[in-house]
Amino acid sequence: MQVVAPPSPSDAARAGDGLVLRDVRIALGKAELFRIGLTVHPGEIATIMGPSGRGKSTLLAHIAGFLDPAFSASGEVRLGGEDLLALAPEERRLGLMFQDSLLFPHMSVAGNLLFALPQRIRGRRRRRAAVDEALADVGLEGLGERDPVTLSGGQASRVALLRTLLAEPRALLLDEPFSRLDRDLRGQVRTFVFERARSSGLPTLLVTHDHEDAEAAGGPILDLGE
Ligand SMILES: Nc1ncnc2c1ncn2[C@@H]1O[C@H](COP(=O)(O)OP(=O)(O)OP(=O)(O)O)[C@@H](O)[C@H]1O
Repeated sequence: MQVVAPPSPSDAARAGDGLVLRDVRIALGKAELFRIGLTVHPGEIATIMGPSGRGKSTLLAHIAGFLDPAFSASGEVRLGGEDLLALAPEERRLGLMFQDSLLFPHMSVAGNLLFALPQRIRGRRRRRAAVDEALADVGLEGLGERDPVTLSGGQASRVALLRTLLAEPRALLLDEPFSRLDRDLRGQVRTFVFERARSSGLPTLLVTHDHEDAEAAGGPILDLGE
């Protein structure tokens, strides 16, 4: 397993349109949780590993802009050469996926996806056609009217990823997205999510404690250790 050293300034410059973490330090009170550097190139899936409580989710929360005030953070996070931390959280345009699919239960599957679709796609019919096409594209043709609670775990994961991608994010942050799935399904959904993440051409940061996830991701692995 490869453990990644902090990127050098030249690495950061080359990864102009990737996600670059430089000397990111997160502390809880006076205790430092970790200090890391990592470059995630477009179309690459980098993995942050470590046991429960090590601070993996906290790192994603920091990047996305919802770090709990109990923590403090320093260092640089750049996306496409831009200082991400200087942007308001809602301007960062990051696609998040968690271990729960977190689909809105009061909306149909199509409603969840329409909500994510950018406003520049106009017209009710055109918007609905875009959603139906996206569903068909992931093998969920005709499920638009379904209530999300009636979906299987694997179907819900696909819809959650679709929703994330339809919003046209600039990077993907995946926090243990397969951990609620049983073993057989886990492999299938993992293949599906990783293929989509790579073909989207976005830099993807995956948080997991599962070695198989990390190996399958195929990108750099940063192990936060014990
Ligand atoms: N609001 C908070 N105040 C104080 N401590 C917190 C708070 N939120 C989280 N922690 C602690 O910070 C540490 C990091 O939590 P975090 O959820 O990032 O870990 P993790 O590596 O993602 O773990 P898991 O795999 O279980 O999700 C944990 O020890 C957790 O108990």
